[in-house]
Parts: sequence; structure tokens; C-alpha cells
Amino acid sequence: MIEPIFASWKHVFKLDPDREINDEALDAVCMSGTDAIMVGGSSGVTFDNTVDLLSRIRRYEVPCALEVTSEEAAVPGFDYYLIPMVLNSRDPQWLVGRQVEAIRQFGSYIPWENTFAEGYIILNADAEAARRSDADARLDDLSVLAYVRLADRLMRMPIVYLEYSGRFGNMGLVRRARSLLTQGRLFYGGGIDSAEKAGEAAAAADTVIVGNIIYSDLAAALKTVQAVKQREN
Ligand SMILES: CC(C)=CCC/C(C)=C/CC/C(C)=C/CC/C(C)=C/CC/C(C)=C/CC/C(C)=C/CC/C(C)=C/COP(=O)(O)OP(=O)(O)O
Ligand SMILES: O=P(O)(O)OC[C@@H](O)CO
Ligand SMILES: [Mg+2]
Repeated sequence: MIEPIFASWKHVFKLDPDREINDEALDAVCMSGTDAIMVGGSSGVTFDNTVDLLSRIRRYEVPCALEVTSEEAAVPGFDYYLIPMVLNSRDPQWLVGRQVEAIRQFGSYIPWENTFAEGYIILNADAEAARRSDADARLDDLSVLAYVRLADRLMRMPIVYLEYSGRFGNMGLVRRARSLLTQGRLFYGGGIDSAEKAGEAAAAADTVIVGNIIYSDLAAALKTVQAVKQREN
């Protein structure tokens, strides 16, 4: 089997179409040396604000993936499509329900060879994504690791995403999760706001996602790229 391109991604910036970013900041993000830009957000993502952001990112060579969080915002023209499936949601609509509706709707327009499932395990109960998807985020470590094995061993998911959006997570747990994976790649995101935290996360996960800090401290966000790339894990 050919390895998917994201197997080489160590650092990814996540840009939210619902938030403002000026041209200078976008230039810095796209030219930072990050491996990819992921476009997505848990609320306020529309067709128009997604097209707008994509067209601005397309001035650069950096690969660009859409994390599809609503059917209305499934915009053509991205390099990759990542489909969140919230494994620890209490409501099956966020595990498979909305995805089935979207597959019915888009049918043969879905570029399957560039479309991948993300097995989300949301671990910050205060995150907007946890509220929206009704995630059971207060899991003990053994349960988290059981979800990781479920995603990797039973479901053969290509991406297992430990999501702490807005809060820096437990790197010991992230490291243990990664050590269990046999075929999937461990994505970690949440609360990375310095080179130091980026380095710690890079030592624990396969791929590190940096989001909110782009909007509050761009200089700190940019420093995370080198911190991740320097780290051998
Ligand atoms: C040609 C063409 C039209 C191409 C597109 C075809 C295509 C690939 C269609 C998509 C098919 C498909 C199966 C789509 C699924 C649609 C869908 C509704 C999926 C459900 C997504 C989901 C589970 C959402 C719940 C919320 C969640 C888990 C979001 C994940 C992302 C996330 C955590 C973002 C962080 O958000 P942020 O706003 O930054 O949060 P903070 O406030 O905490 O910072
Ligand atoms: O925004 P932050 O907290 O950096 O989290 C990144 C990403 O995992 C959000 O989906
Ligand atoms: Mg965010």
C-alpha cells in the first residue's frame, strides 16, 4: 500500500475560516516551513469563508487539507479531505451519522483517494468541539488507550487524533497512545503556545497541530515549526 502523504507531516498549522487573518500573517504561516495547512473549525465554517481562505492559501505551494466539519463547507479544490469521526461522542450522529448523510449528498464527487478518516478522541471537555459533538471527554487513561486501540486495530483508521483543543494535554498519555499504534498516525492538537510545548508534543506524537496561537501570538506560533522539526522522536 502506498503511504498517504500525511505520513511525512510532523507539523501542521490549523487555520479557522471563521477567524480573520491578514495577508502578512497568512504569508508568514504559509512560508514558515510547516508541512501542511489544515483548514477547519468547530463552528461558523461556511462555503464562502472556506473558499475565501483556500484561494488565499493557494498563492503558496504548501499542501492544504480541509477538515470537513459541515456539509455546507465541503469545498472542492483542496489537496486532501479529512473527515472527523468522534469516537467518544455520546451521539452517533458525530461518529457516523453526519458522515453518512454527507456521503449520500456528495456521492461520486468525493475524491476518495485523497479523503481520509480521522478518529477523534476529544479530551478537553471545555472545548467547543467537545460541546458540539457531545463528547465524553472525562475519560480515564485506560479508556483513552482503549479508544486508541479501537481506532488503530479494529477500525484501521489512518489518523488517530488526540484533541485537547485550547488546553495542553497529558504528554505521557499521548506518548503511550503513540506506542500502541500499529498502522495509524497519531495527531496531537491542543494548547501549543510555545516552542517548548511544541517540542514536548513532537516527542510524544507523530504529527503536531497548532491552531489558536496563530491568532493571538503569531511570533510564538512560528517558533513551533522549528521546535517540532528539530525534535527526533
Ligand atoms: C468536490 C467536493 C464537493 C469535494 C468535497 C467532498 C467531500 C470530501 C465531502 C465530505 C464528505 C463527508 C463524509 C463529510 C463529513 C461532514 C461532517 C458534518 C462530519 C462531522 C464532523 C464533526 C464530527 C464535527 C464535530 C466537531 C468537531 C469534532 C470538529 C473537529 C475540528 C476541530 C476540533 C476544530 C477546532 O475547532 P476550533 O473552532 O478551533 O475550536 P476551539 O474553539 O476549541 O479553538
Ligand atoms: O487550537 P489549539 O489549541 O492549538 O488546538 C489545535 C487543534 O487540535 C484544534 O483542533
Ligand atoms: Mg481554534
